[in-house]
Amino acid sequence: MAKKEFKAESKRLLDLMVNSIYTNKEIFLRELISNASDAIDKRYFKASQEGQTGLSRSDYPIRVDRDEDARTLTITDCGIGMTDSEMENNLGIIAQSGSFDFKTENAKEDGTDALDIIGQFGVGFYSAFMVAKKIRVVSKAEGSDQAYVWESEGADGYTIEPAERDDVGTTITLYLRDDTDDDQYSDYLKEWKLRDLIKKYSDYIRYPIIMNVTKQEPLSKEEKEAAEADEDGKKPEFKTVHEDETINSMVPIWKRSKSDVTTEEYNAFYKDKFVDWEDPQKIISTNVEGLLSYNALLFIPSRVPYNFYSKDYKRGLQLYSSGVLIMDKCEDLLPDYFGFVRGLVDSQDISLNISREMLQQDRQLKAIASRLEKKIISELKDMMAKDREGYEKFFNNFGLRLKFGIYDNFGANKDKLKDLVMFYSSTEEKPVTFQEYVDRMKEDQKYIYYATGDSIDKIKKMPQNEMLMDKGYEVLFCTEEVDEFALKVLNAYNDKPFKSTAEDDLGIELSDEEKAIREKQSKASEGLLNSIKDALDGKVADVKLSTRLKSHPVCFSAGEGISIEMEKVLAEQSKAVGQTPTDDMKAKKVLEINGDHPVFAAMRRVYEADDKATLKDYAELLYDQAMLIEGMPIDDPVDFSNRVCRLMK
Ligand SMILES: Nc1ncnc2c1ncn2[C@@H]1O[C@H](COP(=O)(O)OP(=O)(O)OP(=O)(O)O)[C@@H](O)[C@H]1O
Repeated sequence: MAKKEFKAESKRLLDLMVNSIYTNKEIFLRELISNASDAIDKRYFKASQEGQTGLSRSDYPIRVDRDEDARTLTITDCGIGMTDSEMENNLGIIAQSGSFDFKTENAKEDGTDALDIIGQFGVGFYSAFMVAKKIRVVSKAEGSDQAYVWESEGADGYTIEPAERDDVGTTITLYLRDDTDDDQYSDYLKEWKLRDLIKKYSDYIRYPIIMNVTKQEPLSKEEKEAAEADEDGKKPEFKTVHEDETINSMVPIWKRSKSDVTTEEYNAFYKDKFVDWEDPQKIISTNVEGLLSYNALLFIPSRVPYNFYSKDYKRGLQLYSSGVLIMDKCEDLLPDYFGFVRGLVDSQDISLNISREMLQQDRQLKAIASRLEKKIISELKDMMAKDREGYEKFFNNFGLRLKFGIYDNFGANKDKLKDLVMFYSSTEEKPVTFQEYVDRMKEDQKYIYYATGDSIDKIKKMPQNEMLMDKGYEVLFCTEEVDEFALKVLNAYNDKPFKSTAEDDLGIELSDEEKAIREKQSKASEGLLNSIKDALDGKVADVKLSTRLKSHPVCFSAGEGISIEMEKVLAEQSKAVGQTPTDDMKAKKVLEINGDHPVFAAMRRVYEADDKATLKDYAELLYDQAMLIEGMPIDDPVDFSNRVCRLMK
């Protein structure tokens, strides 16, 4: 049976091309300028192959001209041009890419590309129909004497006829559509708009993109004398001039050799491109060659973007392919916890989809992202080692994000991040790393101790930490909500488990003498402690004599699992979603009482006098004090006040 070829309904296909592929009409200019750049590339490539040297890229400009009255926009290049049959093939057959063919035909012997052509799908040209009701292409191919004109109003087809044109190259004229309520096509005739679009998408096209622009220039002395004065007798200071200007930067800063670019240039680029008024804290420039080649230029801002910790903040790097902007914020290039990094990646090796708005497969992207992540980590470690002050500043800005990174995804990334986080140390009185803590640990110390609280000052005053600090143990202060959750996910650092100073068992061996005293005290107080527990009627899991309190009468500790600080955070989170915390979201509170405190002696007297009512008052008061020390609301403030009054009488 004879095989038949597929046919396409060309009108419908063109309609699909124009209306369904792109989400953004403005990209038509990017496509036409990229085509012009490809055409010049081909001519430049041929010329250099034929041994014509001494040519410079600046000899091959691309012009963008606008005529507001005629509503036309014209893009002119001095590229390789098209013959009538090339016009037929390339502009008459959808998805036929002369550029792709040229690239394939001229590939190097090893199959790699000899030239960096942008076009590959054979559809970009038609995007111009999104804004134009008619397109006219006049072109003269290199080596041909005859020029041709291709004209089309879209779906109805096209014509090709001989035309006049002196030089080799192509001129594309767009007759813009009429404005509608939704689309102001006239904007594409405005100088500011065209300048914006060229800067945004085509800034790094290698050839000068020239536009005739309007400028205000100061008048010379002679011109001022000759000028007419206005009604108030004032002479003008400026005159309007029209002149050609190269709009694009051409050579991207990241393609220049690092040694040729000054820090000031990088800083200026960062501030301009990523809209910041401060220089970045760190610049990371990397150029990778090999199976997957790319350039990346990354910046760590000096301050936290105003919306960084809100949902509105969009992370991501700009993604360029062959100098053309593909995506403004490519999220996949950065993990969440490095979302503060700004910058861009330029790679020829990523597979684009037909609209050039997305990537076809993310294998290459994933590979780039993983290498960038490693690079960022090593640069941060380097900063920590060589510029501690700088690192502390960085950590103050973005450390919270890193701690979230440890906690997120059930700790999937904790090992990458654990050496980048710091906590304030009780002994050093500044932020320290886990490694530094472990290096300083006492010989018999089994745990890395941490204390939680709202602020450093508050933690310093917390009764729970008294004994540890007194004995010279280093304690890490956790002042952010996420801190303890991150430590719980980490569980241990270098085999040293983390332990909260609020846990009832601190794992510190008491001396024999201390043990004997405690045991004696406990025995003697058993009845009293039980009565206090009964008086509290199930509010605490246990009441015991404390081994950690020195000057304070009372505090809470908790068994393993949910700590009191975590209970607070979970309660807040439940409240935010209108739920009441369940029992498993609460800490098992232990009321610890200082057996050496006069308050305990007072309780003993009441207990021995069998004054149950006063003992209950005292027990409830101690409980409420412990709640207040933790920064938690007391159950019944009126009851509390009445008890204090009874005591004062
Ligand atoms: N200014 C130009 N000068 C010379 N040839 C051109 C020009 N513009 C387009 N062409 C030819 O027309 C072909 C089709 O262009 P089109 O923009 O539709 O696709 P493409 O650039 O090949 O691929 P892509 O869809 O990836 O942009 C090009 O491959 C090229 O051969």
